[in-house]
Amino acid sequence: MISIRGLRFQYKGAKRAALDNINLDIADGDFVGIIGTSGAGKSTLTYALNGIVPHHFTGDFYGQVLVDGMDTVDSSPEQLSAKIGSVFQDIDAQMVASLVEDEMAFGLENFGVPRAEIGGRIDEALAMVGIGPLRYRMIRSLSGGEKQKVAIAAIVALRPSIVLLDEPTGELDPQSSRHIFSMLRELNERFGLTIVVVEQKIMLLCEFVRKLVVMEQGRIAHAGAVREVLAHSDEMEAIGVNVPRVVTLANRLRAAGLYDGPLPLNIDEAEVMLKTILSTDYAD
Ligand SMILES: Nc1ncnc2c1ncn2[C@@H]1O[C@H](COP(=O)(O)OP(=O)(O)OP(=O)(O)O)[C@@H](O)[C@H]1O
Repeated sequence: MISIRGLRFQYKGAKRAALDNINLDIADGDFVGIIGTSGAGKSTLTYALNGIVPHHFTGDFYGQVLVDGMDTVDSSPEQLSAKIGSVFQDIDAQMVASLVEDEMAFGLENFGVPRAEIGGRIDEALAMVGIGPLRYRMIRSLSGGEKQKVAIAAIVALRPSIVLLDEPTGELDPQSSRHIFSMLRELNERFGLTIVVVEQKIMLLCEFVRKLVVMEQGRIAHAGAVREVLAHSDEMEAIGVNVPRVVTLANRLRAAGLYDGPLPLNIDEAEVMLKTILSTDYAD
């Protein structure tokens, strides 16, 4: 469980706060996507969750962030990493070993996991992420999507309850991006991990996450279930966040009084919506 109350953070020397009056709860087992334009504060919010803010970046910090009951100000990022595992944007910089197995063992050793347990923990995490066959591969021989999965498996091996990812598909093509999100859904639904992901690709978020947080200039502009948030598509477009065209179409049809059913998030659902609307022409 994550609970953020009245959070404000201003980097030292910055003219304005990177985070301003943030209030947010994330329940255990939730799958949350964070979206917003460049500079909106998405990465800073992830730093506030894993303790990098305020421990590694100096600045003015107000408010409270609790991660599974641990106050991020009173706990070190190392202590917090037992609860919340972070996969950063630059995974190449995060990886230290040449071999997949060694990369995973490195994190576990650092975490103080007894040697006898390490092999089993690596097996478990590779299976959860669905990349068992990559265990003995050289990391430099992997595709971008495979590397991303290894980075995620290395974090999952530490058995956090929350996995936090900052743009995990930034470098990936559409198909590999979907693979990453399918895998995150599996971790969420099958293994109960709470997933919090910063992502620019709105279609992926609409398809996979349950809740959306939209950020604008350090604040939360909207937060809630995906369809609830997308009902505000005009406001999202106004702050520079593109929404799927099917959503804009549905919201306009709603505003015109032509439709009051559920918001479609993809072409199939849009087809159902249009059939519902058009069928009224033929009703007696
Ligand atoms: N180390 C820093 N020192 C001073 N200001 C910073 C620092 N890092 C970020 N900022 C500022 O804080 C604000 C929020 O930045 P942040 O990186 O969190 O946004 P973002 O939404 O993740 O952007 P992007 O999508 O471009 O990564 C921006 O105005 C940025 O210039």
